[in-house]
Amino acid sequence: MTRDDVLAVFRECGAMLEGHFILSSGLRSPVFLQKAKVFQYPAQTEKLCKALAAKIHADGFGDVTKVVSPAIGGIIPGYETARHLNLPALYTERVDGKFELRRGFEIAPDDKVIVVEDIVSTGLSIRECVAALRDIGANVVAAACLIDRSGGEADVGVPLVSLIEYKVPAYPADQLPPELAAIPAIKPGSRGIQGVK
Ligand SMILES: O=P(O)(O)OC[C@H]1O[C@H](OP(=O)(O)OP(=O)(O)O)[C@H](O)[C@@H]1O
Ligand SMILES: O=C(O)c1cc(=O)[nH]c(=O)[nH]1
Ligand SMILES: [Mg+2]
Repeated sequence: MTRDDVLAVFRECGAMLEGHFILSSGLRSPVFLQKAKVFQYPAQTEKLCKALAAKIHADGFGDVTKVVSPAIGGIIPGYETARHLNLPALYTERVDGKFELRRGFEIAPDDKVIVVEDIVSTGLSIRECVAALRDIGANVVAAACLIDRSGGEADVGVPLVSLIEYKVPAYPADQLPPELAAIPAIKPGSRGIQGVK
């Protein structure tokens, strides 16, 4: 898939949002890629993740043995990419804000893990996921995402395979351009929202 093909899928699914968004990192942006609107369509998700799996092979990580994704956004693309790599798909989820591998998922010392994420902005979520996996002894060799909106600038601590790069502006909350400050901010993602008690 070309860069234009990938962006066209996001546009056609209504996933390219404009407004004032609070990102997972706390940064603010006039653009939000609402991947969930793409992932509601299995055929579109398959196309993107099949292409990502091919890129993971092409970039030299075809010998990975497990896919792990940071919940919630990473779960569907992680599963679908794993399907095309013929690998198990696991995920980490936040417990009191910190990623943990739960649900009986196991990673062996000889497993080579790739973290598959939906969108990268600052790379913070991948770094947190990698740290949680390394804490339990996992060998994380790479990460992958559908869209890297840092345009290749984010450092996730391991090599990053992105299906495409798409640079989008993001600002600290106290440095907003006036046109953004004029719009009420919304936070679409799951980091920091209250869970079930
Ligand atoms: O590179 P970063 O700066 O970490 O930003 C990208 C992260 O933000 C989103 O997750 P979010 O925490 O908003 O929740 P979600 O997974 O439920 O969408 C997205 O799924 C990535 O995990
Ligand atoms: O940085 C984020 O939180 C983020 C940006 C984006 O465009 N899409 C998304 O799901 N998360
Ligand atoms: Mg996420």
